[in-house]
Amino acid sequence: MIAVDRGRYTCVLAAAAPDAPTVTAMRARELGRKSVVVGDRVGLVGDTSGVPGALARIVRIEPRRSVLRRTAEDDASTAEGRLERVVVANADQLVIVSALADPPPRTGFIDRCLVAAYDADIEPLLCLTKADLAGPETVLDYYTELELPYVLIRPDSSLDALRSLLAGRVSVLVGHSGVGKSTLVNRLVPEAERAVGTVSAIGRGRHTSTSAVALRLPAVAGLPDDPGWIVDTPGVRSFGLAHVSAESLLHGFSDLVEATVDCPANCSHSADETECALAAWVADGRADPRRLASYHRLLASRAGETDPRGATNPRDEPEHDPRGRAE
Ligand SMILES: Nc1nc2c(ncn2[C@@H]2O[C@H](COP(=O)(O)OP(=O)(O)OP(=O)(O)O)[C@@H](O)[C@H]2O)c(=O)[nH]1
Ligand SMILES: [Zn+2]
Repeated sequence: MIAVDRGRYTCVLAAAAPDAPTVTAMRARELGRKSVVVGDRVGLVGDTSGVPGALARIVRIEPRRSVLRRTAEDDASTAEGRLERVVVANADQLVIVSALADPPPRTGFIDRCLVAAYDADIEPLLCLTKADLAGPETVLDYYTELELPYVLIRPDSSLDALRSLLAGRVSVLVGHSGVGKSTLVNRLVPEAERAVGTVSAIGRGRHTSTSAVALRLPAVAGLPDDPGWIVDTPGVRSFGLAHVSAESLLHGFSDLVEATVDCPANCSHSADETECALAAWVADGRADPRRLASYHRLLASRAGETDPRGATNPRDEPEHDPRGRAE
């Protein structure tokens, strides 16, 4: 399933040619309350011809090999914090799009995405845009210990490196407003605008959609046979992490996790744990203190504390868009 708009699901048949018509479907009653999300592999019955006006029915959702989730907020004790949504099913890669300038990179946002990727069991890829405006050194320095894969994008640069990292996989793109995500999507899939327009037309004339849409990447000479798919997530500005356990949160910080073998039993690893081994780990220069500070901010945010130390870092302010819709 590649797009949904007001109860109408757009599907592509497995192994269909890239130019084959899409199939429009509705949910069958037997699905019960199970939600169908972009990326789901589904069983269809009825008219799957794809001719105008044809309507199929989704009768089955195949088991998902990965599930990318978000909550509206971080704090699970609030109603919003309990509102958990599946953003995309069966993705292989989370492409974190961040500008190097205008707007400046927000490592707090990137750290949050890394946790979401770990929780979803999908690979992260850092996509640094506007490389014509600033160098990547500061951002890359922050992630030295992680060996995070990354690509640099400038307006005139070839996208071959990115395309080869997207080939054969389903990649979800996330990023803040203004980072150049739409520009990138349009460069990767020049027909994207038209494809999205077609989908929206099914939903009675609405042309901008806030739900996720999967776009098939075009075949490019010299690259592998299957160019892959990207999933654009216009309504998802960030990931509330209320659904992520403290344990998974820590695993999003793979540069810190090793230190905690020396923590006392039941250590919460929060900033006020005096015996926590993380402080010594950072003091020994084995991880970046800014990463520990970021981890502590996320922990505090999940506990419902807006700001543990009274100092506000505008780059790492809580980021959520309550209007964002994942489905
Ligand atoms: N200098 C420079 N500007 C860029 C680059 N990519 C995009 N821009 C500009 O950045 C601005 C924002 O780009 P968009 O593609 O609209 O950003 P977006 O992330 O999709 O933001 P929304 O449309 O708000 O979701 C536009 O004015 C683009 O022309 C780049 O690589 N370098
Ligand atoms: Zn600890």
